[in-house]
Amino acid sequence: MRARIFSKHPDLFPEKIYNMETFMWSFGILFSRLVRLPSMDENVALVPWADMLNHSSEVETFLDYDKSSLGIVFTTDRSYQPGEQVFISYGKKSNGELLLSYGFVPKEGSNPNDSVELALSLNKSDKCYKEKLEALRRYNLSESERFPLQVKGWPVEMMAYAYLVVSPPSMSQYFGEMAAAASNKNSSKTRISYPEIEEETLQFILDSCEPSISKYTKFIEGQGDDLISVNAKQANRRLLLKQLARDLCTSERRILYRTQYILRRRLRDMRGGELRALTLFNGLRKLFK
Ligand SMILES: C[S@@+](CC[C@H](N)C(=O)[O-])C[C@H]1O[C@@H](n2cnc3c(N)ncnc32)[C@H](O)[C@@H]1O
Repeated sequence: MRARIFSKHPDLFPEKIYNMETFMWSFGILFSRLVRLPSMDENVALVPWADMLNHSSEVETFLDYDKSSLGIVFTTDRSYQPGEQVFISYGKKSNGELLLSYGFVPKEGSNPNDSVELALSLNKSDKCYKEKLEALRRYNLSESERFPLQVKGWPVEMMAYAYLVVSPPSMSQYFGEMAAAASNKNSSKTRISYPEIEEETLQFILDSCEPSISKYTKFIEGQGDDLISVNAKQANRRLLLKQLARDLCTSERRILYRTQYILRRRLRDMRGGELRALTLFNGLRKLFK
């Protein structure tokens, strides 16, 4: 654009105004302020008073053009007292998405839509590696996939993928069914379940959280003042960016910790159940000896 238009017409586009810095500023302003109006074919608009509203993940709000009053109407799910801050929802977005689009990270634990991706991979030394990979490829999946975790749980697709990773050769007849469920392309969309490998599957997901947790911890704890800043403005900006990165990592690690907590509890219940059944069985055996 600069070579094709701006530099050819310096009188219309003086470099002092049309430069990279001002472009980035305008881009940021536009994308952090524009709103989508459903009743105007989802067209986007700048709405001067509405762009003063900050985001909260706890409110459900609607902003739209109202044909009868020929104006923009803002509807909230609660009443407000004079002087109280009114919030809008920028959408059900994760903290990472909010940081990328709007430049902030919500307070820790305040965003129920926050999510983090967990990578699961086939084990290269698995006897059935080739068969499993073939099954995955049939559904456009590969030997390593990422799934979104939230504090409230994980997707059924991730459980299906994990079943496939841990399943023994004796379960090869189910590989296709597992891959289909992992890709969410199984027509019935039913939750698949294999009780015989449930425990191993949960343990596999639990172990897969570890490398991500250590990476986050290393990043959060290892952030010293290593960068030399040219001036105070630059130093402040770096500090702000570092703090945002730290906040994001802390919120994503929190979801991984929560996932591990749920998994550990389930495993403990399962193992406790198995132990009770074994004790009962041994007791009965002694009784009938
Ligand atoms: C549409 S504007 C909202 C009004 C803005 N606070 C202002 O004073 O002009 C969007 C920007 O507000 C800030 N913002 C909105 N919600 C926020 C929140 N919950 N926490 C921190 N900053 C927020 C972010 O900088 C975002 O890019």
